[in-house]
Amino acid sequence: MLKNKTIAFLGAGSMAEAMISGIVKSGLMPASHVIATNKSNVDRLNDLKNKYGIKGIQRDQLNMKEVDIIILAMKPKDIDAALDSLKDEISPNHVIVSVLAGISTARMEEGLPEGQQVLRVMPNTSSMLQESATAVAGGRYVSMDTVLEIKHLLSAIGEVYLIDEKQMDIFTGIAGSGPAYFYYLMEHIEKVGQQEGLDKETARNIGAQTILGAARMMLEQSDSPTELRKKVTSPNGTTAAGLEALRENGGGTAISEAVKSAARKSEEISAKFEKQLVVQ
Ligand SMILES: NC(=O)C1=CN([C@@H]2O[C@H](COP(=O)(O)OP(=O)(O)OC[C@H]3O[C@@H](n4cnc5c(N)ncnc54)[C@H](O)[C@@H]3O)[C@@H](O)[C@H]2O)C=CC1
Ligand SMILES: O=C(O)[C@@H]1CCC=N1
Repeated sequence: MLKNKTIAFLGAGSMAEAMISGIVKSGLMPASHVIATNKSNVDRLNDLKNKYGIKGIQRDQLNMKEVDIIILAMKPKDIDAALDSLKDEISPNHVIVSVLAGISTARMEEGLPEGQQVLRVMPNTSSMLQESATAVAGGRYVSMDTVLEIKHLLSAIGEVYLIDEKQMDIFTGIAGSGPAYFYYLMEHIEKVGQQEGLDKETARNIGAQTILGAARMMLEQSDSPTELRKKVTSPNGTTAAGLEALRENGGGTAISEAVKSAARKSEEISAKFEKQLVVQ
């Protein structure tokens, strides 16, 4: 019964805003049950209040008794300060959901009261339009009812995948960071389109529509990407020439390396924070 619950975001940056937008659009819970907090930027909170009709308050004014679900949405470097401030304020009923890249549920559980229900999720900024691909992994103490409740909440921002936490790094490399790869691709398409005589808006729109069409073909048909690619490629035609240039210029390798590098970075963040734990 999410309608009766209140969620508070600790952190009011890009990811929090994208999730707030999706949740409010979905109508899954009243906007007045969504609270955004940050440490001091009141203008940012007012902006979110005006845009989405939610509440916006500074972190130190948040009354945990009015909150059911706490979404951690600060940068990984700020996790310890956030957990320190939380641990004396929360009760066993609070559910803690983190969107932080590379911070494990074990790492969070260490900083919170014993037995606290913790989940680690990985959304992306397409949450803004309810088109995120979001991963969910539960911590040691989380109940199946809570996992399902959070999965339901996240369905407000797009498709949700329950995964093993070990898969979170590669999920982050593909889906958390992924929108940026497509925007980078679009930056190039827009630029070359303009260089070759299109106006910027037309180049932008045809590039985006082409990505959208290809994405829908992948989601709504059973053909593999290889089969779909072959259907576009006439022997000796324009696509064959384009693909040949992609191969010659390392297009496939570049895509694989982008995903692997992002996943590795997620692993590195985890390792860095686990190490701090051992040292303490
Ligand atoms: N931006 C993205 O596409 C995605 C980001 N993430 C994760 O989301 C988290 C936030 O990322 P962004 O929104 O891009 O960062 P951001 O820098 O835009 O926002 C971070 C916010 O946290 C606030 N903050 C820091 N400590 C706080 C505390 N103790 N209590 C309340 N607020 C606090 C800051 O004032 C700021 O408003 C990161 O950990 C990142 O790994 C996950 C998936 C995608
Ligand atoms: O760049 C980052 O670290 C965050 C996590 C996934 C997307 N943005």
